[in-house]
Amino acid sequence: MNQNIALLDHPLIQHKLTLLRDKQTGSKEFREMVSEIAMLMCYEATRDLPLKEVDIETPVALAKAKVISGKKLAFVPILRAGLGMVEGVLQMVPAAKVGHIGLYRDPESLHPVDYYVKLPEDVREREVILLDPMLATGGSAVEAIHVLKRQGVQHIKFMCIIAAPEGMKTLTDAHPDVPVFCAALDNHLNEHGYIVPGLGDAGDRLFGTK
Ligand SMILES: O=P(O)(O)OC[C@H]1O[C@H](OP(=O)(O)OP(=O)(O)O)[C@H](O)[C@@H]1O
Ligand SMILES: O=c1cc[nH]c(=O)[nH]1
Ligand SMILES: [Mg+2]
Repeated sequence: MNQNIALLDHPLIQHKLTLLRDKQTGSKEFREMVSEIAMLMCYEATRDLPLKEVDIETPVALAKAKVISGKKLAFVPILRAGLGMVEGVLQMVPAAKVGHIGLYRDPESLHPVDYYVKLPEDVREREVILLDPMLATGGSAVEAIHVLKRQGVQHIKFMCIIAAPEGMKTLTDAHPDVPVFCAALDNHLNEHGYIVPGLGDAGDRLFGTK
């Protein structure tokens, strides 16, 4: 597999993903699982954050200890479904800022349509982790990364829960500098652009809109 792609198939993630995929799982549990998976994935996606040494005093002795240094983080969910991942990642990095990119996929052309962008003012000085549970054709992720790059963001990671091989190729061809973290690489896209086996429409299942 491309060295820029990390498949995060930890047993806890796989177990929760099975619950997500199950069509019997209702919105409440679906939301909880998306959030918990995002939290576990965030642990891996932030593994390379730089550390620096500081001097502290424990109740017992002076000590040298490590804190995160360097670039600060921003999480940017792609609306709507990416919103489901925000709570989980913020549990890992509560000080991160959160931007939003609104895109929906036109059901006929499957092309992404932009409708909202609001990013932290200092976003170009931050590392951005872009969040969307589904990478299908790749159109939405490719477009969202263009939006971030046009704002001057230089360090971007993309985190999704399920990817289709077609979308993974499109994304890594268009943005080879962006590391991708996913929990599962599924089989293919069907004629409607849905991931097979996938989990259906992530936004609708999160928000109960269908
Ligand atoms: O890789 P792609 O082919 O672009 O498809 C993936 C996109 O489709 C879904 O969003 P959708 O358009 O359903 O919008 P929603 O999140 O508002 O439901 C999903 O959350 C991704 O953003
Ligand atoms: O399978 C898919 C494809 C795109 N968007 C979804 O929510 N699910
Ligand atoms: Mg949707």
